[in-house]
Amino acid sequence: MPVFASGVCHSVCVSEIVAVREEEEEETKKEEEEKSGRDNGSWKKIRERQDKDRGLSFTVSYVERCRQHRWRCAHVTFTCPQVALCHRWVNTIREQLAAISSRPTQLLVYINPYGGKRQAKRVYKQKVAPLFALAGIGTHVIVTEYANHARDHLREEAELKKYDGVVCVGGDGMFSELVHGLVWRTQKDGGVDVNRPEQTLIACSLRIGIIPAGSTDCICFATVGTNDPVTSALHIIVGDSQPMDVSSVHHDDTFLRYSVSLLGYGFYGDVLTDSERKRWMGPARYDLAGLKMFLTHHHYEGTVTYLPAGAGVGEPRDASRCRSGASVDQADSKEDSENADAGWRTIRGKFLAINAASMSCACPRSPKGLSPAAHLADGTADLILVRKCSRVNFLRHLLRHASKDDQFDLSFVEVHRVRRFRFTPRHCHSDSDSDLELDLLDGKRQIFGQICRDHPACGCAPAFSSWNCDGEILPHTAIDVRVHCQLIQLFARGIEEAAMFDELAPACSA
Ligand SMILES: CCCCCCCCCCCCC/C=C/[C@@H](O)[C@H](CO)NC(=O)CCCCCCCCCCCCCCC
Ligand SMILES: Nc1ncnc2c1ncn2[C@@H]1O[C@H](COP(=O)(O)OP(=O)(O)OP(=O)(O)O)[C@@H](O)[C@H]1O
Ligand SMILES: [Ca+2]
Repeated sequence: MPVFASGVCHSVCVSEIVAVREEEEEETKKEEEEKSGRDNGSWKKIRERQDKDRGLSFTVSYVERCRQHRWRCAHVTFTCPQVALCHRWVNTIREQLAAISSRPTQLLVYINPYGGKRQAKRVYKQKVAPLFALAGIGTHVIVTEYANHARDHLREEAELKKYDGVVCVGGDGMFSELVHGLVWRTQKDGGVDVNRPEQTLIACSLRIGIIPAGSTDCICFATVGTNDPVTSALHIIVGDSQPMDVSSVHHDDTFLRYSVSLLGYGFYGDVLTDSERKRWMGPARYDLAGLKMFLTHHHYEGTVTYLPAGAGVGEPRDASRCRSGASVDQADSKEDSENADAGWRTIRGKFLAINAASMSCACPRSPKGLSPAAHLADGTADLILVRKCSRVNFLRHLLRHASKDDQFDLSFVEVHRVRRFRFTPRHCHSDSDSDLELDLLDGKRQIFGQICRDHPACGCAPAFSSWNCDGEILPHTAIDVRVHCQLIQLFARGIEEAAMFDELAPACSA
């Protein structure tokens, strides 16, 4: 839509218009304010201007790109020679916006007041609600009162038909609540038994929006390119869609949880366990727990079996990155994993960390992520095995997450692109070579684990870590994981190529 405003040419893509309004509407608001006695004396001046300009101008609010993948809502005012022309412009733009069926008009919003730096309520009220109002989006807002409030509300109560999407204001844990609520509800409605790992799950139709207000916010960062509430709100308003893989985690025939970002055993499991005791510290808890667990340097023994992803989905060490509209992130890259059962491979060993990343897990701590070439929606996860090594070598691996160097280019690290994997821990107290699979004795497992943790003098390190599943501790260590291709949809478009921003970025104020 190239039009002239004050002699300057502005080209605004209709799909990126947030709202359009006649200036007269603004003046009427002022008039109402005056009548209700809230205005303080500037009225005379406004009145004079109004008489001259009434109905002759309209303002378009639109998406403007700033640096580092940030979006801002910018405004441009156009003046028209005749009132009728002004009306036609406004009505035509409104009609075009209304015709974009992907835009939400009603949203269900959950705010976690205790996530991250505990700013979620303020962030929503000050930065997001005004934008939704400007775009004419109706909202039903629920401030959560306890953990799993949002999940249970979605499972049992929410009238989902009334909404075009659900939004969480919080971190990865809140996002996980929404995923669990929506996936559960969708499977229940479709008669799917979620306890069977082999079941094909039904994709969720409602999109999820994330307004970042947590501690890691890696799902927002890896799907938008930045953790910024205004940018995320604008992606919701323009009705973006980004499909995403979801991994289901089972223990035998019992469903445990879904994972969208990281499933981590060893280092990241221990970091999470330790950091949960330090929740009062906010996001810094992870750094302190990370340092502590780096110094502790525990390794864990076990067996990993996995089903390689096969051809057509690239490799974890490709130089390419998952970017907006990337061709690999299409449903046609799905492979029937059931036909590939013969391809299972097994690795036994002692590991500092076993990480499965269904997407890059990029976040401010590591802008390229745990697995930089992982894709959001290709039906695979990257399985990263960090074998027992010296502290110095592990530090080299960790440091590479925050530099340009390849964190996988180390002799003790291997990475495989997989569709499924299983893990079984090995008992620390078995002095024979037999693999005692501890999931048979879950109660004893926990007691032994605790003894080892509490009394390292027994000569062996703790036998078991825990799985960090998107920031939640799993109750079992023996797990069976399967990636479900594009099970959910987000209000996002993937990370746009940097060129989009570098060329266009104006001096946006923060
Ligand atoms: C020295 C710099 C090393 C930098 C290494 C940074 C690697 C960071 C990789 C982050 C990956 C995040 C994956 C996402 C997981 C989320 O589903 C989950 C829920 O939000 N977040 C975490 O579990 C939160 C996980 C947070 C983990 C933080 C680990 C910090 C390690 C610090 C090691 C310090 C060693 C210093 C030695 C002098
Ligand atoms: N009202 C509440 N009271 C207590 N806990 C809550 C409440 N609402 C949600 N939660 C829980 O708080 C946990 C953490 O929330 P959230 O993910 O928003 O922040 P975070 O853990 O700081 O960030 P991140 O997950 O990005 O690291 C979630 O597991 C969620 O289930
Ligand atoms: Ca993936």
